[in-house]
Amino acid sequence: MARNGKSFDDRLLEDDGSLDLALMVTEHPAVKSCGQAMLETIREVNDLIQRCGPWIKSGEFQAEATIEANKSVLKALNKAQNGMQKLDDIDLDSLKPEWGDRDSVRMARKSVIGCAQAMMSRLESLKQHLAPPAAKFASQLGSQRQDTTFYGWALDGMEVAEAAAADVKPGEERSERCERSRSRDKGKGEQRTDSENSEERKMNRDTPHFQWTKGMKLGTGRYVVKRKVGEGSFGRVLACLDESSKQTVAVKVVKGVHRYKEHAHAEAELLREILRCDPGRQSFSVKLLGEFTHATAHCCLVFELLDLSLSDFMRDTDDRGLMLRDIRSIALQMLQCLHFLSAMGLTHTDIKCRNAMLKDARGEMVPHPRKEGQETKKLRRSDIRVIDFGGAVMKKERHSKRIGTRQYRSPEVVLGLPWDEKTDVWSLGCILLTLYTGQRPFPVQNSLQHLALLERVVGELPKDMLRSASAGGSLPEDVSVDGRGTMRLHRAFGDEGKELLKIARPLQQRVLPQHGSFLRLLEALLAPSPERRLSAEDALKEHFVTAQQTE
Ligand SMILES: Nc1ncnc2c1ncn2[C@@H]1O[C@H](COP(=O)(O)OP(=O)(O)OP(=O)(O)O)[C@@H](O)[C@H]1O
Repeated sequence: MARNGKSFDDRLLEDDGSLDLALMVTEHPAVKSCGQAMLETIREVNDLIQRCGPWIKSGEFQAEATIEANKSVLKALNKAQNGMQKLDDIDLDSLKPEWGDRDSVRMARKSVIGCAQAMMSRLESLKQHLAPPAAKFASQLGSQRQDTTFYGWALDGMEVAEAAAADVKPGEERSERCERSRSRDKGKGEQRTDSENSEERKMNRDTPHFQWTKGMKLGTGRYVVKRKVGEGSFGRVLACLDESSKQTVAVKVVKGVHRYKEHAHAEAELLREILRCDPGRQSFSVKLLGEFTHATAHCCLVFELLDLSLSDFMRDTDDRGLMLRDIRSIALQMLQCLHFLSAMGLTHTDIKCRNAMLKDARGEMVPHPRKEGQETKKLRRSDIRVIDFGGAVMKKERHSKRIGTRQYRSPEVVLGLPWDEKTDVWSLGCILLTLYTGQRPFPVQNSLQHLALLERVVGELPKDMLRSASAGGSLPEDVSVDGRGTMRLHRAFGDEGKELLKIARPLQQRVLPQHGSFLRLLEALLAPSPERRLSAEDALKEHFVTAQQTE
């Protein structure tokens, strides 16, 4: 029995041979890799039990060691949870013959799951004992040594190790779609899962898109393909003539990946729910017209046809930025959308220029009001629709996994802290600043660069956020926070990243003095602390949104 009354089992975990057996009877890649990972984790967990057992029994904890051990526990839990999820995702109906027969795969999977469960129950027990003192020590250390600012470390005081591979390719935008499948979300861990299923994710990403030809018929022949209008990681979007309504619609043909189909069903379900709550079309969300399965078993979603995404529109106008009156109209619609979603308890989680589409992108070229000698397109109409609800999350389903597309992620998400609908508000701030300057404010390739750039552009990150992330073990890899609440970087950015920081200007210097009300809106949307960030509802009352702007 531990001093705090909660029992602690200090027996070491034993490898009863079931993992070895699992590794022998199947060649299934997910079972193999999880089995191997479990073997390694058993050693780590035993080491933790031996190290922490005496502290727990005596009730005597040493600050730094307890904080570190707590982080290791969270990391191991994360690893075990990822493994469980990977095993959970195995589709026993589509196995390659070389992986072994269905029964062997099923048996092997069962063995690995059994080990993972035993391990997780020990880790949970360790967590129960270590987390409270770790949190207490973290806050004590924090309050003893206050007041050191973060500025400076990013460029000067780095403990430089050669830059490791960036999280994404330069300039690439990527959204990590989290599980929406309700049953699977149950019992998910409290930690970020950045490395979750990376092999599988890569495999899914590499799965080819649906092959189409002009004139081919989809579904039972109702939809005739005219052209491709876009594609993302999950599907390809085709403009099709609907023979029944004689309208041209957009059909998103989802890749033939089991998990993506589930996301698509969840997206459709959610859009129907939004439509039910939104007879007056105040949500500015794309209208779902139908859902069907094509003969090739591809899942298809039918939407109203839209024109161009804001990112495509920007690209077509050479990234010069939009007229302020168009930005105002887009801000108003997007805020109304976010307010609507928030009232439904929904967070979109992937608000970005690619996911906001103009219904009609026609307009006329006019002299650019902010860039001498250049032109920009003044929109005839600036009606917007928000698309891609595949990653949207209801309040009760919020999870701690990474959400959204890197460049639009809020500070709380980058730090792995709990988030809510204000994370969408942050992303909208990024969109509006992009529309104004023509440049994305955070063109970062990894979380290190992101944290550094955040402080450059919007100011210091609140120390309490940094400390919570540190105590909870959710800081991005290679970042630490010392007792004074100062962030430390343990990996270099590379030349590109350093250049990015050097040229980054604070928000206030990016907006012209005559556009003060726009700056105030941006400052309110891009407040680093979600508590200080305005809600969409309150942002709708901001002067920039309510006033009639001219430029
Ligand atoms: N209703 C629509 N009308 C016209 N084009 C559309 C429509 N919906 C989507 N598109 C185009 O297809 C692209 C991909 O669509 P969508 O974002 O829904 O796919 P995805 O695979 O979920 O993308 P992501 O990788 O961003 O999650 C959009 O960026 C847009 O250019």
